[in-house]
Amino acid sequence: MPSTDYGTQYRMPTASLTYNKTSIPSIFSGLVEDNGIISIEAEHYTSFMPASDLNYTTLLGYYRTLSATTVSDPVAPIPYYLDGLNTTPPRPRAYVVQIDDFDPQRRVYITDQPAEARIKYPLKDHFFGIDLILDTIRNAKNHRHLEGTWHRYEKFGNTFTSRLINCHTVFTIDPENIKTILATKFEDFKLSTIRVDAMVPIFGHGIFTTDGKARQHSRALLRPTFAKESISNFDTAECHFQHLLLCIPKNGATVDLQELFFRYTMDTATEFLFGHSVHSQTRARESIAANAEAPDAEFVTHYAYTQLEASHNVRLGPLNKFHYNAKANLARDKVFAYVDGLIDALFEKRAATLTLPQKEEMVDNDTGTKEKYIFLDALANETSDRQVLRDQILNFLLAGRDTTASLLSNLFFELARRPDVWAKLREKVKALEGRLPTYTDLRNMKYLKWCIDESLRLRPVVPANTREAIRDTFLPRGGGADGNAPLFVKKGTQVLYSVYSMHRRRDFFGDNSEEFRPERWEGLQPRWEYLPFNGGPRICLGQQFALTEASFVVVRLLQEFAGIEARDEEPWMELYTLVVCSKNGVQVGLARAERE
Ligand code: HEM
Repeated sequence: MPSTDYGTQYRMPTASLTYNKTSIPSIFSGLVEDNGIISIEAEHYTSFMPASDLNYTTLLGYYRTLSATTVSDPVAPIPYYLDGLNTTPPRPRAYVVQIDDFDPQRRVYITDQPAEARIKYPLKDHFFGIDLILDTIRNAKNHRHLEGTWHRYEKFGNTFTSRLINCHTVFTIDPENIKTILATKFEDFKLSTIRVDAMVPIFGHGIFTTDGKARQHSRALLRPTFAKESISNFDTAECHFQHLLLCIPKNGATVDLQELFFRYTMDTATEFLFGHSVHSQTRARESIAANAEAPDAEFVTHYAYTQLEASHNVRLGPLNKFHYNAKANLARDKVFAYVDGLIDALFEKRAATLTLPQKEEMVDNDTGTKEKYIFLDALANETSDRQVLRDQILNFLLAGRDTTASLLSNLFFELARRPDVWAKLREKVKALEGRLPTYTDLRNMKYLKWCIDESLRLRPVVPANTREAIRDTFLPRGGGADGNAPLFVKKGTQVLYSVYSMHRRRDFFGDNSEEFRPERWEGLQPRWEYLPFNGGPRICLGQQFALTEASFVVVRLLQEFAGIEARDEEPWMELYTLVVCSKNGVQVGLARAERE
């Protein structure tokens, strides 16, 4: 078959189309002109999709280039719905599609391949999908939600559909589909209503709960935070790392590194956000929960509880409406009060001094002297709206704290079981000759980067995500007889994508995709099939920040400890809240290094 022939089911290019009720053309195409423009005129431009489980018949038109990447600005499909027999005939239409990298050898098609999913999850309860929900709950209870999801994809393919309570849902681990919702057709999707309803009461209207202009505004406010200067100073990181070291037994006794990492990132994040750390590490070490600074300790406890509640609410989905938790509301109010107190203090200080934010002198390891960055100060230069400040602070804490801690935990779970990888990493770190790493050092450590990439592949910290269609639209794959035709996505449909499962696809990562093998990254340059930080306009803003912070901690631990040993025989099991880490923590023994 010549390379330009895309298979028999898409043959039959014809110049124009006529529509009549008895012979609905199955495939038609327009003339492709030399300049790469395809014009399609159709008296009725529509194509036909048989009655589906959406319970109505849809007439719609859409384009399809079989290379799928060549259309620059897809013409949005304009659906018509048949309402019983009373149908308003569609108006005549003309399409013009500009092909970017036009190749006269390549045929472009307009197709009406049935846009139903190739595979539907075989629900017993077709109305609410209760059996799928029960299966999900069972897996979650056994801490095997992610594994269960992966096995479902193995069984039903990379894209399938189902119902979840009242929502028509598409499940996908096809990178083309994920790219479509996150980038190519970003405007056709929003955050899922379920997530927003679950999170707004706790996190307000910040970057994780808004779309459109509000989100763009948040992003613009937050972006300056990630300038290289603010992420390349490790004074704060080292100061808190010293506290972490104090929590590790000198005699090699067992310690849960996961717990230490969560405290560490709480301390660094609060210092970064407020210019004032909550010192959770010191508190834990000295058991000083009830002292004069108790509000800090309280904040940590209440904050943890609100996070847990948010994840619980997301899991409940549409049932969240019927859920009420007074304790969570109280915790939320305490968290608000704590952050509001810091905001008030900042404004009082500003009013008293009538100066711009106070800066402390710090030394950048790479570039020399500069000012200490305090997020709240910087943000207060942009807005004095207290509600906005609080919402942004809470969203930022959510983004930055548990994510990096979970990455470190998941990585150390593996390192503790792989003395060969630990030894190799230590060899690389020896080049520093015992001095603290700089930003440039960290960026140049290729093997360390592979280890982090591999950890994020095998156990992505944000393992799944959802978007909701805000208009009738299409995904490029999952429909038709072979699952390669476009898939119609009705307005209101939830699209769930499992990064965890996609990262295990053997066609992308090999037969050993379930193993931790940093060496696989030699020469590997995945695109949308590797997505720990999301992609498109909502790509993680803190990616470099997180990778730098995590690298710093790994290098410092490698410098301080010659050996690491797992003290827990159990395999990794998930603890899945808003992020995912290890249910049993990371129980290890660490052997001190001789000064090198
Ligand atoms: C290993 C660490 C991290 C991982 C795996 C991670 C992953 C992600 C993912 C998957 C998203 C997309 C969420 C969605 O669209 O639903 C996201 C968004 C975001 N992340 Fe991260 N993140 C990490 C660390 C951080 C850190 C440390 C910060 C800040 C200090 C941060 C700030 C953000 C922000 C602000 C967004 C929202 C972007 C937007 O919606 O426009 N992240 N992150």
